Amino acid sequence: MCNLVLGSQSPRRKELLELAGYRFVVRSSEVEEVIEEGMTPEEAVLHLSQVKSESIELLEDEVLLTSDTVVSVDGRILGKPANFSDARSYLQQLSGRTHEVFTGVYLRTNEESCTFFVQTDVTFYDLSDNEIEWYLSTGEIWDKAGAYGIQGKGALFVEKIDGDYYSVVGLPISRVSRELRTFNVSSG
Ligand SMILES: Cc1cn([C@H]2C[C@H](O)[C@@H](COP(=O)(O)OP(=O)(O)OP(=O)(O)O)O2)c(=O)[nH]c1=O
Repeated sequence: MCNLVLGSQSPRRKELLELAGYRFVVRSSEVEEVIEEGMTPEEAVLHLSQVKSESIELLEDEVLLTSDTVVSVDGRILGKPANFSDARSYLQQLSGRTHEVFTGVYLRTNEESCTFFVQTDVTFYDLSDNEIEWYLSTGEIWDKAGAYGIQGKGALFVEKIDGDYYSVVGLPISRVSRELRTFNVSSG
């Protein structure tokens, strides 16, 4: 049996692991999340998950889980908005369209690693300017890829979703649990 370490500051990732019954400790470090020019969203989430992983030290019997989520529309990658103007632009780009949410996961011990990503397609209704301005005032836009939270008032924009809801929230928990078994980690 290995001890699980969550390398994340995201309250959602912690909650999802707890809901699934895992016992774990949180150990995270600040890394600068840089997406290089020309990277696909898949490459970006795998790369950032690995960068986060490599910034954290592990003991012999530990398994580290790190993850990254981005939104992609028309091949453009939307990360977290830096300001209201970014957030407004992101929501305008998502309005009335289908976008993809990619979550990458990196699992490793000091000896071995495993990485994968999960794609979920989310379709938004048309958003009016008033709706967008209202959403900007809710405070939900910060710290979320694409400037919305499907688990909050952002749910009101979603016409349909194809894929894993939990992956959109930040962690594809069912796939994660299957991969964790290969590292001898199971939920309680
Ligand atoms: C699209 C979407 C994203 N998100 C969140 C999930 C991620 O936490 C966040 C994207 O930022 P990330 O960089 O993936 O994660 P983080 O900075 O929150 O945490 P850490 O790097 O320490 O693990 O956006 C939602 O909560 N709801 C949503 O609907």
